[in-house]
Amino acid sequence: MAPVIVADDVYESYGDTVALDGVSLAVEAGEVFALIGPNGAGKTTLTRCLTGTRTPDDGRVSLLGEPPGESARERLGLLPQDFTPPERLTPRELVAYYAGLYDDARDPAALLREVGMDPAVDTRYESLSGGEKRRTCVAASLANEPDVLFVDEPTTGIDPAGRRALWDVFEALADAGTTVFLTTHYMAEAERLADRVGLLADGELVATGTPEELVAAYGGTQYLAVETAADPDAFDGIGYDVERADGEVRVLDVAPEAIGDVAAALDARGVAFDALSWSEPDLEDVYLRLADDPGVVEADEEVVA
Ligand SMILES: Nc1ncnc2c1ncn2[C@@H]1O[C@H](COP(=O)(O)OP(=O)(O)OP(=O)(O)O)[C@@H](O)[C@H]1O
Repeated sequence: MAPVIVADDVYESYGDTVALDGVSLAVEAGEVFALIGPNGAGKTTLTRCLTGTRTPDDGRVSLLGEPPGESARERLGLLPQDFTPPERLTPRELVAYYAGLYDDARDPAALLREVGMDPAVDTRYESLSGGEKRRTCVAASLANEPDVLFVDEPTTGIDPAGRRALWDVFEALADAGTTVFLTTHYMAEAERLADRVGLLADGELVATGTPEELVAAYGGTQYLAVETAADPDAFDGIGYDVERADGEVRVLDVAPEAIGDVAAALDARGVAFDALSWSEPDLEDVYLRLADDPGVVEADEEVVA
């Protein structure tokens, strides 16, 4: 089957500002694709190009096999980053309004329940908290039960419990076969929801892969952090490389079951420490490494496909 979302060597600028510098990606039907990257990397611009809100300067985009803008609107859901609905309507009225635009629509009350808006469905939008506003907007974007859903930072401003409730909503959609294109600054969100993650930096897609592939390729090693005033030289001979970072000494590549041995080795050397904590790399480490120095990928000549 042809990919549902395609960008092929896409370039887009705002005046002298190059926002997208040759981006190519393809998202398959039923896939959840998360786009991550620093502020200003071009995520919203790419979402706009893929949904037909902007026409790229160069390159090809397609959505459901057609140029964006020509695809059946019944099949698309879109939650832009800066979506601001009429302020004087209540969530119940707003979602009912969007549902009313389609022949086949979800029950607004059920949608509002799913996103956790039960108590505030009759409060005017202008009086809702930031998180409640965002949840209402998520519900509105789902009114037509879309086949393809674009959500640009859907959980920004939502408290941790509410964020998890929305993750459940997106997960259920994905399980039901909805293709989801998500941009987010929350690495836990990308790690939990995405089949594949793309990291955009300075308008270029630096790396793409499953969260596991990216962590394995760019996340670095697991390590034991030792809170100590001792010099890294004091760790000589323990059988592991060490480095000092963020006020701690990190013993690299320590497996969890070897923590006791390392602690005993430190004791034997008279290295005093206040605490030990073990860490394994995650998507945040990948983000911090690649966003800070996208050249790492080129240098390694290793882009996860
Ligand atoms: N309407 C606009 N006019 C001029 N420049 C713009 C406009 N929109 C975006 N830009 C610029 O294009 C670049 C990419 O912006 P974009 O909003 O796509 O990034 P982003 O990755 O979505 O950022 P954020 O994470 O902050 O939402 C930035 O340098 C931004 O300043």
